Amino acid sequence: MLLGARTPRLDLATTLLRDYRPESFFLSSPRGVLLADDPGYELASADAALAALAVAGPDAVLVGVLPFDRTGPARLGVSAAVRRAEPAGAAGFPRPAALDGIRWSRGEDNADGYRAAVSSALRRMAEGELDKVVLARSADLTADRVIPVAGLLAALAAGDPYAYIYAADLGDRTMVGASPELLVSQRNGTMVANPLAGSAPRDPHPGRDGRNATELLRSAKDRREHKVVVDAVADVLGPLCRSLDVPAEPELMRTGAMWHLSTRITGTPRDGLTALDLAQALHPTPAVCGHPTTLARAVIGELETVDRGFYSGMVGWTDTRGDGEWALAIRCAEVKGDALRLFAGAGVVAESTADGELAETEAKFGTLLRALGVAR
Ligand SMILES: C=C(O[C@H]1C=CC=C(C(=O)O)[C@@H]1O)C(=O)O
Repeated sequence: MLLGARTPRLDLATTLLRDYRPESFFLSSPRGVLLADDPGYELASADAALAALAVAGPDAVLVGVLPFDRTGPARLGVSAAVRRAEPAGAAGFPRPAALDGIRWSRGEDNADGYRAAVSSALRRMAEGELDKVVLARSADLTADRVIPVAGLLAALAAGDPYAYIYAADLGDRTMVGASPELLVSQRNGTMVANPLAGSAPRDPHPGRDGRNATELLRSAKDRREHKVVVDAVADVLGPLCRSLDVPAEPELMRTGAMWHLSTRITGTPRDGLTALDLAQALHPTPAVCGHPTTLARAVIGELETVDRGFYSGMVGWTDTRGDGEWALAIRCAEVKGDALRLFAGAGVVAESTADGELAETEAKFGTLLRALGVAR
């Protein structure tokens, strides 16, 4: 399935990856690859970007990233210079050599502060009201040279060809990631949302890996954490769709580093809604924030020591027909010169432990660490 129907010519996925430049926007999804050579990123809100798209030519595409904080400035652009390709598929992207030989040192990683924040959140939960809150942390790495962003993007693409692999220019730094989570997509009148929540690490040993997966599928804690997200997503989408199908049971989904509980919700959106409208209505879901949303956001503001910025926001595109894809901007890093900041969060529910959620964030860092060659 292609990203859009108007494309006059298709490039190869590997060509688009090779043509990525620091000023570009790149997104590879299971449905196709998109490269906007230089989208400008001058539009700071979804409304401004949708207004610009409405008066642009038929081939224009709105691309970019929106931050976790809905009131913060976005990095969006509308561009007609967008190239697309079929998904790289099972053949995948070739593993680049660009990161070979780099030596990394790990700096501040907020581990103690993170444990303390989870413990405080658990006390708040015991007092009632708060069902779930996603708490995030960051970890800093320094390379012995300027980090080749295109090489990192290529390594992420080679590691997880079915993920949402993205790179966006944030001005003084670049955001790069491999997200497993589709917030929402719309194509030819069909909407798909694929909330994830509930996680276990992958294990290089096949027996242990299988056990991690089965235990996750059976875990009452993870199923509850997952259901909070599915219910919230279905509540938002219900009034926006003419029909909505919400499977009763979650499935397993895997990335190179993690197992997740996954529910694929499909529907027919009401007329006139763009993919970005749907994404805006959903954001922030309890996969990155919590439940109840307003309380969870306040607890995040109070307890988190990390400035989320664009981490746990959304990344994607929307075209002039309203079709598009928006993924959660997770499993990512911000890169500036020789410095790289990793971000990861984990859903805290009453059954959580501080050590357990810390370990989960560490496992989630694994997506980037594996691409960098720092972890298996
Ligand atoms: C917030 C993140 O993951 C979310 C997506 C999948 C599973 C999650 C979890 O089990 O906590 C999180 O909700 C992250 O990777 O930083």
